[in-house]
Amino acid sequence: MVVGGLGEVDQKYNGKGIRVGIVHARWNKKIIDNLVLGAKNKLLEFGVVERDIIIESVPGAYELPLATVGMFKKHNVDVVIPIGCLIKGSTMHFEYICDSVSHALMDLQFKIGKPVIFGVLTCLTEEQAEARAGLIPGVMHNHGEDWGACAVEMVVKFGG
Ligand SMILES: O=c1[nH]c(NC[C@H](O)[C@H](O)[C@H](O)CO)c([N+](=O)[O-])c(=O)[nH]1
Repeated sequence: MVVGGLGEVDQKYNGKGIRVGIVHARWNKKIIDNLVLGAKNKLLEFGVVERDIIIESVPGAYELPLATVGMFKKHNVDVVIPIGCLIKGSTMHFEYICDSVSHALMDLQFKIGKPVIFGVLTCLTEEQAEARAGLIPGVMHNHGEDWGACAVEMVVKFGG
């Protein structure tokens, strides 16, 4: 039994032959790096081979939707995991980026017909983000692992 995040992955799906794109923002590097590592390690655990995991970075979460399109076009992947970390500041900037990026990533799936995993943390504090990146021992877990498992399951079950 492989336990994912809130939901449980009821089995370890076979990721052999699946090509996965990970595109990550560069804001909040410590958190992002651990999320990416968690996703990558879970993909490898599920049998995705290293050469089929393509990783690119962009300046920030706002760039993730367009970069996701680029990953599908340029790297011929079966699924993309956009990874970002938005932390609430003193202005409305956070809300606007969270709202626009989440809607854009959701809509992309229907336009492209392939899975786009929602790997963007939208946190009110840095501590919330650290906990969800598995950086606080004993508090929550690395959500990147959930996203890796989700990516394989979605391609196995619904991939073209
Ligand atoms: O990835 C992030 N980008 C952020 N801003 C940059 C934005 O994503 C774009 O890169 C920038 O606006 C240029 O388009 C963030 N904040 O502003 O707080 C943030 O917390 N996380």
